[in-house]
Amino acid sequence: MARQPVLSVRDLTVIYETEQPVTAVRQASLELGRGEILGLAGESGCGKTTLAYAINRLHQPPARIAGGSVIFHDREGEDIDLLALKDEGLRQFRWSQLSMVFQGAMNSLNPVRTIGYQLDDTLKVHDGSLSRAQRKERAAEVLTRVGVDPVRLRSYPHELSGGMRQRVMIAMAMLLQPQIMIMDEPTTALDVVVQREILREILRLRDELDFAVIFITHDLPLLLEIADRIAVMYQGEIVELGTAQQVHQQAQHPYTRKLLGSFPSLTGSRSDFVRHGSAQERSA
Ligand SMILES: Nc1ncnc2c1ncn2[C@@H]1O[C@H](COP(=O)(O)OP(=O)(O)OP(=O)(O)O)[C@@H](O)[C@H]1O
Repeated sequence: MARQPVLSVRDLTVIYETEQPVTAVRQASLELGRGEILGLAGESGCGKTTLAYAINRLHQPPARIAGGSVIFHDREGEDIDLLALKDEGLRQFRWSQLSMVFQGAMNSLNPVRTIGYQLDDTLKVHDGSLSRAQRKERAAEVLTRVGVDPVRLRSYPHELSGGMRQRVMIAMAMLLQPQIMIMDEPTTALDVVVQREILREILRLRDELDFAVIFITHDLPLLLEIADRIAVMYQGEIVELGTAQQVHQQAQHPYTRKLLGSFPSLTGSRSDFVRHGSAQERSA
């Protein structure tokens, strides 16, 4: 891989210790490059969300990481073993280095606080050195980046549309300029036009700010458009990992071929309407 790695996941295994234990992620390995968009696809229940939570140590019992390693490679050249981080280290790491946006994340905004208050609070908790004016400026800037007018800082969540609230959550995830963003079905609850707009924005921001994205979705055609590389999960294992083009044209695993075949649209020529204008145009 030409890019410097920002995250290395090796042989990660996650088990739900229920009466009949379920190995939801089995020896998953992947490397995420700096500024790369890595798509993670696979049918419902294959382990995508479990993998995402475990990478960020957000998994809850009965889930248990039974093996493997997750290493974050800092810009400064330091390697951080995420599975060894203790509470305070983890708290500092999350949001500032690696942030997450979940499906329906828009509903996790606090209904009784303004958008401005919630952005300000996150900044205050993570960066005590900023003045009130600097925090306000940063909050306005980050909203502008995701296409929300900063006057909305004064709005309450219920005053915004679903698409706008999801943009606010993406702004929140970008607030501390993390090096990695994990997005788990971030736009599936939204209508297609809004989805496209938000995705375009994410691509543009990636080009501008060079953060890496792990983008999780069932929507393989979408990943073929936006991702640099795609990992396909099947029953807890990563069975395919390649460039979007390799996955589309030379899928190795029978499950990937089956998955591709289940999207009739893939037999037609997909236009570049999302990628259009991106610095990462697929050239080959
Ligand atoms: N709390 C839990 N207890 C026991 N098993 C669980 C729990 N949560 C998830 N699982 C199991 O782990 C496996 C992986 O689930 P996971 O939610 O990670 O899949 P997914 O690919 O993200 O699915 P979806 O696309 O529907 O979100 C599934 O077999 C699921 O039934």
